[in-house]
Amino acid sequence: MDEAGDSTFPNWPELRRLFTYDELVGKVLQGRYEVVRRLGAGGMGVVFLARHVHLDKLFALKIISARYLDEPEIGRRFLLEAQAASKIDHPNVVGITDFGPPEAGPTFFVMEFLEGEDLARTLAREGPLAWPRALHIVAQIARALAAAHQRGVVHRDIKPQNCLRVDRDGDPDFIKVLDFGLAKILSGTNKSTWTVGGSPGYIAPEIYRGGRTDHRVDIFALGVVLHTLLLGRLPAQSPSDVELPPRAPVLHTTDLPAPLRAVIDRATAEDPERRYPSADALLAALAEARAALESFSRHVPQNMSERSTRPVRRGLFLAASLGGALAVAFAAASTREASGDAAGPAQTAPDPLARTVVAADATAAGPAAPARDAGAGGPAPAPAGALAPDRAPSSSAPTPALAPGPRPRDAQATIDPPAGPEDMSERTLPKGPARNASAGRPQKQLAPFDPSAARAQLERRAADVRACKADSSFRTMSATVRLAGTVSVSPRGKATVALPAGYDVSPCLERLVAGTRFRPSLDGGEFAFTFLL
Ligand SMILES: Nc1ncnc2c1ncn2[C@@H]1O[C@H](COP(=O)(O)OP(=O)(O)OP(=O)(O)O)[C@@H](O)[C@H]1O
Repeated sequence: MDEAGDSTFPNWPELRRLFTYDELVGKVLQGRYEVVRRLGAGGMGVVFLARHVHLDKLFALKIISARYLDEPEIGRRFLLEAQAASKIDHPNVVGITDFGPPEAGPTFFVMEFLEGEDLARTLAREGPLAWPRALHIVAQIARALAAAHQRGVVHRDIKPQNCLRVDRDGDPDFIKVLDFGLAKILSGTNKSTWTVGGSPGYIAPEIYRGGRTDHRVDIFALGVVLHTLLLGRLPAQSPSDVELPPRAPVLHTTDLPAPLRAVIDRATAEDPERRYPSADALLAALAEARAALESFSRHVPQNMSERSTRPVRRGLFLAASLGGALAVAFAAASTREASGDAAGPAQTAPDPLARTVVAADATAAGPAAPARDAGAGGPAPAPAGALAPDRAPSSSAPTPALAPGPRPRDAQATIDPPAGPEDMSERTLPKGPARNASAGRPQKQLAPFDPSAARAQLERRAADVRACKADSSFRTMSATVRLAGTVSVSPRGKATVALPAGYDVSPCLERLVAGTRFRPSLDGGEFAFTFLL
């Protein structure tokens, strides 16, 4: 048969021409799967509804995105990940039943067809979920992760969009987790904006750092999901703004009862060692939090967004939160005996409860970050001392730090005023008291170190920072990356910068700072600086 005319399977060249796979509708793939309609598309592929012509049963087909047709290695990894995921075999994990080998056309895999709604859509439609519902959903995802991790499969892209809600056995919130392992496929290639793999906001800090990662990246992401379900927004980063090193997303959790806050804080700890060591441990913590909250359910609003609309209940809410923390602490030491009866009215025992809250909070990650409010859609404003590239870092992120700071007070300098701060070389600088004395000229008093002038000087080198990004592993990341450092300037104006370890852009930034001549000052000093990459 003429290949081009084969109606049962469009061959490779034909698919290249098609580019969007819409022409597949009505065709039969591999003699078995009749493509019914397109269900949607994501970063890795396009999902179609298909009918198995022999079984007369519906399936979902995920076909590798046409943009990877020329990348056999990506196709191979796509298939390998799907094969690994097919072995998880858990009710909360989408079942993968078949594969389309690349030699017979574009790579695809076949999943059970799920009629439902992903959690992102549910959140968009309904807003934040009541805590019993959120815990029920997150517990199922934790079970799915526990099963996957046992088989050595790490999801790496846990987020609401990858969790489908289906109606199963009378439960309208039965969860099926999709896309195990697929995020890994593009990491290390130049094929994705997010070469680190994963989705902004849900990516664990160690993934950004480029170090070793393990199943605890999923624990982190699930903690973020719990936060998002309860409060309807991401705890920290937004898609257009990435902060390095990421700070523990503790900001909005202050709105939550202590048992929930403790779970989120520990799951999203910056240091993986401080997170729950396994999905099973997270599952146990979720059960304990539920038990604690149920003990105080008369006082704890079901939906966290109710809190702000019911100010008169705030006292009770806080008291219940404290009581919940107490119950969590007890649960760790004893068995499931923390009941509403045993716990009693929380607001009558302030001191022990307050101590317990400290203990519960001690499980949280690192020091509390200063208040930021980067909601799911809105980047945080640039901090003072942020060095922005020439272009705006994102459409909506204001970068006031780009405005030049105050000029140094030249009148107080002991040296002849240089042409400009960057032009000052070692030759033009005074070498020390002896040299100054031999100059025989009247010496002016050096001014104290002026951090805002030094910062402004560094801010003028935004283009150099952009060049550093272009030469680093962040080069394909369209989001603005904020890398926080501390610049130390000697009295003679020589500077060094301390940056968090592990970023390949750091040596370039260090050279940039070392190559900037700051104004000499009486004492030298240091200032915090955020490079906007
Ligand atoms: N097994 C399935 N049954 C029914 N619908 C599915 C199934 N798998 C995926 N879908 C739907 O197909 C669409 C595309 O899914 P896909 O996983 O490719 O994209 P995504 O998760 O939104 O993006 P990304 O892969 O970039 O994270 C989504 O609407 C998803 O809900």
